Amino acid sequence: MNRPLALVIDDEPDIRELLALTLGRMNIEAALAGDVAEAQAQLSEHNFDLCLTDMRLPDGDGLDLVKWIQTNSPGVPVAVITAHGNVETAVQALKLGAFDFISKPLDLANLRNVIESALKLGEPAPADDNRLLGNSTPMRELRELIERVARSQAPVHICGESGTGKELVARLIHDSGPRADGPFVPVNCGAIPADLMESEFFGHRKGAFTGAVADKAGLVQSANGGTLFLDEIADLPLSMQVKLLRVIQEQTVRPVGAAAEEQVNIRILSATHRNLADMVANSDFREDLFYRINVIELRVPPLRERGDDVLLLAENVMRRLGSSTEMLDAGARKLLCSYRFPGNVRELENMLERAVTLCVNGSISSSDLHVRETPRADDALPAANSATSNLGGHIEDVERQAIVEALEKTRYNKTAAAKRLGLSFRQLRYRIKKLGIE
Ligand SMILES: Nc1ncnc2c1ncn2[C@@H]1O[C@H](COP(=O)(O)OP(=O)(O)OP(=O)(O)O)[C@@H](O)[C@H]1O
Repeated sequence: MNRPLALVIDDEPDIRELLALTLGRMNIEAALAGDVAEAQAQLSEHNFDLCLTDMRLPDGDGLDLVKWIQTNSPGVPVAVITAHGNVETAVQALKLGAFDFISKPLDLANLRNVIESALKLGEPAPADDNRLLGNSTPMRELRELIERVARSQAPVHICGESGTGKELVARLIHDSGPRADGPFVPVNCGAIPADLMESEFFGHRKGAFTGAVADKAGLVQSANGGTLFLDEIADLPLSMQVKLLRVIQEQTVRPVGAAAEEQVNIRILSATHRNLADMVANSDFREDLFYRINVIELRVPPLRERGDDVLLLAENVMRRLGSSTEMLDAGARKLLCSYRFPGNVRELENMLERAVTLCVNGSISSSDLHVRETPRADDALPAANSATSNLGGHIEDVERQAIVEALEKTRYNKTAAAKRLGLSFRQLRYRIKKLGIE
């Protein structure tokens, strides 16, 4: 088998040497470049398995090179070498598609880990592309982002309404990245009773408390070498938030009743349907933890923003149920395309399951779908002429709709929504309360 080939870009000969030496010890061949132009020339000529680049180069910067690679050599994993403590640049590089970063001064053990992860990225991923269905622009963009963030080790926070597929996205990130062979451990933070939380997360030693009859590993330890997915992270009590922050920062855990800490190697993904930024503003969520888990944020769009994807998803659900979309008559299809789906894909699945089970003559009409709510807001605006009889009610409806829309467009960030509406934050808060908007 050929030796893997890496490209090292740094204008300092000493660092190039050191990197080449480290790679050589790992049986990886290294090509060297001193600036962006040379790097681009080499990338155009050879197929590299990995690329390590410094940030400051004589004829440009590493971020531009990361961007260039995403377009011109998209399969090549690239890691950037950043000045010590320059978190901002590192995060920018990750967002542009770098899979990881290494801080100066170079720590050789860390460097080796990064290189090993990069090489694993080249191995064929077991992920099945069809799992996150949808051809709409937001879904295509989401899939592209998943591919990019999967390569990195950075924490990703997945936000989006209930039932949009956040857990599915987390699984895809895990399956498409270098930890795919490691465990994926999903945890519903809202489902663990507060008094058991510490021992569930971190494990315990025999005799640590009544009922601890044997040593038990925690969820964090069972995710070692893989991914810990913290679903509904907003439900973590503040006391656990502090402890989790420590795990993320130090990559160590201490089981309840244990004297020593244990080292772990985990990637953290998290999700919630709530607005964490608002929770931070209200002191319900720790700001330091928020910044730690939210290095990269992925938004899973609600089903109503995915256009015709609803029919594609419906087809998939029907097939899974052993039926076909041909059962849906024209009225039912039309309703699926216009309905708001507050419960998103999960609601679609439940709705079709019920309709297939209960339908009598092999055909499903719109009334068999038992839609709970009015169609999408844009179709549901009350007609102006009907308003004359109840002007106050009409104005409230229009106001409510404008506020809900602004909130949705700003991902429920009240400050941004208020700005959009030309209201002060207080005015918006008052109106939300008055109109009973949840
Ligand atoms: N694009 C998609 N393609 C295929 N299935 C999807 C897609 N989006 C969501 N689903 C399905 O919808 C259901 C709900 O998804 P999931 O549980 O991941 O949602 P969630 O956002 O994590 O929900 P909650 O916030 O309630 O935990 C699952 O059965 C999932 O497989």
